[in-house]
Amino acid sequence: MTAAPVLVVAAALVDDLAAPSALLAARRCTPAALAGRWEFPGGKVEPGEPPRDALRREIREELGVEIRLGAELVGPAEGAWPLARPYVLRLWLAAVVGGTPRPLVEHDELRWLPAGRWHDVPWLDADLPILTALVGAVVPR
Ligand SMILES: Nc1nc2c([nH]c(=O)n2[C@H]2C[C@H](O)[C@@H](COP(=O)(O)OP(=O)(O)OP(=O)(O)O)O2)c(=O)[nH]1
Repeated sequence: MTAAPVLVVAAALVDDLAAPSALLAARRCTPAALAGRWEFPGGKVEPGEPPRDALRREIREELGVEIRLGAELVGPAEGAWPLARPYVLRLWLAAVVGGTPRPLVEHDELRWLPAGRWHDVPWLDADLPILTALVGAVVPR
């Protein structure tokens, strides 16, 4: 039997929602199997919690900032992006509206990747197709 999907929500934090240039990547320090790989900050949705509320909560907990959500990057699996089972990811563009992001939990480094350099860190494997779709969706060519 296949386990039910577990929804993870994450933010593609950009410097400017109207004209994204820099993207914030977060380096995981836990668990050991994922340590050193980079990801979109976010986390699991709690039972009964609206996904957008979960995302604002996770970003507050992980980075200590308030965000404004932009468009969702809709994935191929009922709107979500497949991760390692049982996880699936929904991703929204977002901008910081209060505070300065800091790696408070789960991450040991944050980096603003400039335009054209969004692939320059070792992302989690499952994030690579998502990142490619994101580049195609938001970066002017
Ligand atoms: N946040 C996040 N998780 C991702 C990404 N890509 C990816 O494969 N994952 C995986 C890593 C984890 O195995 C899984 C769940 O994410 P998480 O560990 O951030 O969830 P969480 O903050 O709620 O974790 P916890 O408090 O329960 O420990 O999703 C991504 O870009 N962002």
